[in-house]
Amino acid sequence: MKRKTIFFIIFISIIVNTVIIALSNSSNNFSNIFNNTSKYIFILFNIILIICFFRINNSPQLATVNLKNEKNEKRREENSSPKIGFSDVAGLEEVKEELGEIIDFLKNPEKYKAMGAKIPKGILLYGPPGTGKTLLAKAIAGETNSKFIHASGSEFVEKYVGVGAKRVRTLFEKARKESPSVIFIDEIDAIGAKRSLESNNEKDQTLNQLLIEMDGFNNDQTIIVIGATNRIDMLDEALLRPGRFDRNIYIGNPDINSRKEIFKVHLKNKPINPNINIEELAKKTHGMSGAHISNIANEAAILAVRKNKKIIDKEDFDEAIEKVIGGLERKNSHIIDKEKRRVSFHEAGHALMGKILNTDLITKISIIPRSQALGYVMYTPEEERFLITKEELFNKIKVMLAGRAAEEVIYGNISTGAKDDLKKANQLAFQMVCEYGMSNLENRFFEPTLIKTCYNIIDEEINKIINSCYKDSFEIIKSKKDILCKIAESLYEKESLTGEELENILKEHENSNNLLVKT
Ligand SMILES: Nc1ncnc2c1ncn2[C@@H]1O[C@H](COP(=O)(O)OP(=O)(O)OP(=O)(O)O)[C@@H](O)[C@H]1O
Ligand SMILES: [Zn+2]
Repeated sequence: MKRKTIFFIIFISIIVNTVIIALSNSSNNFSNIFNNTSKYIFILFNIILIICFFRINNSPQLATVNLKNEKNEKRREENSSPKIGFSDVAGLEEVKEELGEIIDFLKNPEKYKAMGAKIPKGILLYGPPGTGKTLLAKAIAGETNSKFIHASGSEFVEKYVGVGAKRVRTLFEKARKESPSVIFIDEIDAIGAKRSLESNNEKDQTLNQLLIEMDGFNNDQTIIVIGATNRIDMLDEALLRPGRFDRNIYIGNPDINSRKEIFKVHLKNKPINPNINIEELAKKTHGMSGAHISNIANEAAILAVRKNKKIIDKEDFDEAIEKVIGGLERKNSHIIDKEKRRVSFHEAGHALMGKILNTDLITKISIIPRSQALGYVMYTPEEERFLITKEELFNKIKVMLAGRAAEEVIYGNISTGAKDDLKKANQLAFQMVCEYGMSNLENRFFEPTLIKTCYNIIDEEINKIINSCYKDSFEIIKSKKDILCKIAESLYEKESLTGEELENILKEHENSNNLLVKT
């Protein structure tokens, strides 16, 4: 029964009870005539009342209220000084160093006040999701025994003018009361986005209030505001002015060493097989964020439990990595056989070209659909690279386009399966033209404003790069059609090949060719 209905019945019961009591008290006649009947009605409605009270106590809506309380409880816990320190944040050494002064200020504010030194008020952490921005903010509060006050930008986005601004005021009041404190505003772009010409009263008021609050607090208050965003380019410049968020720190995806450290943090309390090589895990998770790694560690543990094991093995990690890379397997998806064949050729094309041009090391090729992709090739770069040559970038684009080239070589037509490859290849070509000076325009760098005005010549250069790479890719694949077919056949049968299996197919093919030459 709905909560509203229960309340309605209670309401009616109380009214009937009251009327009966009132009537039986006020008129003797009434009490004489209806005495007996009213007694029963009185009892009946009281029973209904009791049942309703009982129902309401067990109603799911009430459980929601309890849940809400639980959430508030959690929030309250979060809003106290967290038990997280810098040792829980793996890697990010330079960032930690950069934050040293802020930590010192929060720990010894008097020292700075005595010198009349201006203290940074706001730090903006920006970069891709899951890289530890929230974790870092918590660690700052933890290291300095400050209150951690967490808010999300979206909480301030409201329909009614003034509500968001009021929430900002309340947030800062709380921080002042509980100082020393760290205010953390996640998704700050939700309130701090560039103001457009079209005025949005509510949004403008909220952002203005945030600016006022940040300008308002001074050295007497030991408060640091940390904002986090994935989109620094969206923020209103007013927010980045001195005295507001004037320290911007980029938090990128971790490099191989940091990934190793992050794995160590997340495997600390997990029983893992001693033969597991963390360095290898780090190698296999190239390009992933800390959140992905924490996810992998957890997923591997869950898989081990599911198999009733006492320790987590390498195979659990491998499975977890694959899961995280491609999203969950679409278990019940049946791609029709014709498509499966085409995907086999497409992925074989990528793998073969990767081998021929010797780009990144291939660890796996698969045609088992995962999230949006119908197949994939997994690579491991042999070492962390910071510099890539022009030739290597060209080769990367050729490998990206080789899936489509293989389809064209085999079927004489192309499909929609290369959408993601095209996107990546075009993005890389764009960078080569506009950022790396690797096109016919030579050593040029294009600022965003210049990109708009020079759009046509840039576009022409991107076109040239993509077209010449595709042509090369197509010719190479065409000349190696027989081995492409061998890889695709094997892939079609087994649905996935390891790097080693691919290597064996290539070697076998080479040997049989040599034999043919000899005979
Ligand atoms: N450097 C790191 N060391 C240890 N764990 C990390 C690190 N980076 C991320 N993690 C793990 O990933 C989880 C998510 O990270 P966090 O929420 O801090 O990311 P974020 O950058 O704030 O992401 P978003 O932008 O999506 O809010 C953390 O709780 C932690 O488990
Ligand atoms: Zn592809």
